[in-house]
Amino acid sequence: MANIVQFEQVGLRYGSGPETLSDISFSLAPGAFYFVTGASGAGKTSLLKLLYLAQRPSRGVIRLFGEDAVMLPRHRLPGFRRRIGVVFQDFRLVPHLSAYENVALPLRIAGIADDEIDEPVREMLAWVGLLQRAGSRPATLSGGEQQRIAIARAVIGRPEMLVADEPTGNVDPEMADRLLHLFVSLNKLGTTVVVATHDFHMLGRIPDARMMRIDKGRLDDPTGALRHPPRPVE
Ligand SMILES: Nc1ncnc2c1ncn2[C@@H]1O[C@H](COP(=O)(O)OP(=O)(O)OP(=O)(O)O)[C@@H](O)[C@H]1O
Repeated sequence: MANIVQFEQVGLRYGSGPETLSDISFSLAPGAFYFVTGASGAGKTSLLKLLYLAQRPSRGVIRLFGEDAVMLPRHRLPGFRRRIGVVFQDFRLVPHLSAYENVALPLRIAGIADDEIDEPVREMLAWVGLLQRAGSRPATLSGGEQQRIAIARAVIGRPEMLVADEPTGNVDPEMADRLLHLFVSLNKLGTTVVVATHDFHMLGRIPDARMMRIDKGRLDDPTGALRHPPRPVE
């Protein structure tokens, strides 16, 4: 099957500063599991932003789901974004909605009928261990709880691609394992998963995962080939 994502010589510059990402070339196979690693400030979040179309590159080619994502007309962006589940580093929950409604949001946006929403939302809340907090607003949840709601929201619509930025940064090791298991389950259903992480433990948990390591804005293998098995990050 064709690659779900292809980057060719992509560069990203914020404003008039130096390039944050340079000469990034790689492709992602559908249904595979990827880790993006690298030191703080190396450009992991920036790479993910390009992947989920929050940022346009300054140069290069990005193909997503077989189409040119750089030249994509603005009105087609929402349709593309709906195919991608995103776990943001800062969660970005909707503050005036309950945990339940935050998780339900992708289904509501997709036009799923009310009576078909309750069961999957409860199931997902139970998965992340927060069914009893269904009615709580994000501000009343801990950082780790908000992160779990953000993950539930990202996966509930079974996106074609899941992009997660440090998704276990605020939870204990037991919950991190549980969340990782959730990603693996989704991956087994066919979702391509891309996780940026510093977490060594997490890297070792998925033997089939492939790894992209960014070093100062460049993929450390200039051919863009992906490594397996993962090697430790400094
Ligand atoms: N919106 C922005 N405007 C200007 N510079 C930015 C912006 N976002 C990121 N940068 C810069 O780009 C570089 C890479 O940042 P990025 O957040 O992608 O790194 P990271 O690898 O995800 O880091 P961390 O692991 O600390 O989250 C940093 O030098 C950062 O200061």
